Amino acid sequence: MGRVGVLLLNLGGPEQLEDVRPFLYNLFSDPEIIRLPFPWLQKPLAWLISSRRAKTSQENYKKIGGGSPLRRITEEQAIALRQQLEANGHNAEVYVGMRYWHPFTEEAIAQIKRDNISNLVILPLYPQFSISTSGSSFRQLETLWEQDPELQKIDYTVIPSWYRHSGYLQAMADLISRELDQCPNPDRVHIFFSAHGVPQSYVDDLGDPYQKEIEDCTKLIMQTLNRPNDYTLAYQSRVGPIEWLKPYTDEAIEELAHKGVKDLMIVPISFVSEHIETLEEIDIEYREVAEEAGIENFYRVPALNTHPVFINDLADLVEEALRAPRVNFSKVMRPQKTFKLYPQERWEWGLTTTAEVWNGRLAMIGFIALVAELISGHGPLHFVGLL
Ligand SMILES: C=CC1=C(C)c2cc3[nH]c(cc4nc(cc5[nH]c(cc1n2)c(C)c5CCC(=O)O)C(CCC(=O)O)=C4C)c(C)c3C=C
Ligand SMILES: [Fe+2]
Ligand SMILES: [Fe+2]
Repeated sequence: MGRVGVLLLNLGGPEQLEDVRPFLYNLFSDPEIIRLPFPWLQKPLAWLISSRRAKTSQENYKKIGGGSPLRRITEEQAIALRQQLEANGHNAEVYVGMRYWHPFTEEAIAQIKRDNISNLVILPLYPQFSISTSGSSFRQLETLWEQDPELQKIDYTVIPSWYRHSGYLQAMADLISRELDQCPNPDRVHIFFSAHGVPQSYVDDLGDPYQKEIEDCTKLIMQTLNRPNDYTLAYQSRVGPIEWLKPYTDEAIEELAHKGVKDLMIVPISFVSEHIETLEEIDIEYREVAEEAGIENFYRVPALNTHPVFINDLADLVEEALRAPRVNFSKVMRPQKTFKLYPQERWEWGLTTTAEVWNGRLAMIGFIALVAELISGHGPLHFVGLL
């Protein structure tokens, strides 16, 4: 085997407040995050949404110190993984490729080429697969591969999801156990798994396996934990007016409080590092919701970060992937069915009612974008030099 590399994929996060708007623009420019029938609409809409959301989002990042810790933690995980692989007798370089902020996936790929890596393991830092996360990164990599004959020489393999792996489950159970052992009445604590949500239509119309994998994952963690506590699974961080996976975390917390639960322990489940949605959304917003609803003791299990059992497990995953038959991009899941724009509407071609509604909406969006660009002096038309 030639030079081995591991590419860790993650979402990325703004490192300072000025990064928030361009970060959001990158995120909403991704067709796996907002699915539209016309590609030309993606960038103007991304610009509009990111401009509107930037201020609120910046306020949230201010509350956690002015930026996301995601880059620092992911780079620490990469170093720890390289050391663990070395301790196991494997000399491998570990790279970080973020989808929406630095270090971008393209930067990691350029370095992989410079380092003459010949065997590459592609490992998303999302334990469960979603079209909107690992799927989006795989799609981007597939495009890079198609365009670059040099990349096509690399013998690569992809790990689509890995939440069933025993080391991950043990590390999660260990973190929960440690937290429970510090509570005065551990058995009375209600364990509350909070996963990042996705729009319901991703599961119903695109066949995203995310919800099933999350449900499976919580059951496996509870089995590994082997404690008598009651538990709940709910979904956080919804964006926009459409329906997302239910139950929603805030509503589920209130419901439990109304049923008399007094001790609640939140376990973030779809992400392996601390980030805005653990540090701000759970620690600040949901704590407030819980306390107002009557929860007396609110606990939160930390994210895995560089937990040694977890890092050891990542090393196992890499070693197994190198021994196993290769998994290429065409074998990993992609949207199966035609997509719905809104839960009530199915797209049809021709002069249908849906088309007329959309013509109106698109004209309105285009008009608003143009006015906003003329007022602000920034936008896609300035970007391409038309204004
Ligand atoms: C498994 C985790 C995640 C899924 C699934 C996911 C889907 C998803 N997210 C958005 C919109 C936003 N996500 C934002 C930040 C963000 N998302 C995740 C993880 C998942 N997203 C993380 C780890 C982060 C935070 C990174 C950090 O800075 O620490 C944001 C920006 C923050 C904000 O303004 O709230 C948005 C917006 C959609 C629409 C989506 C599925 C379609
Ligand atoms: Fe997100
Ligand atoms: Fe969020």
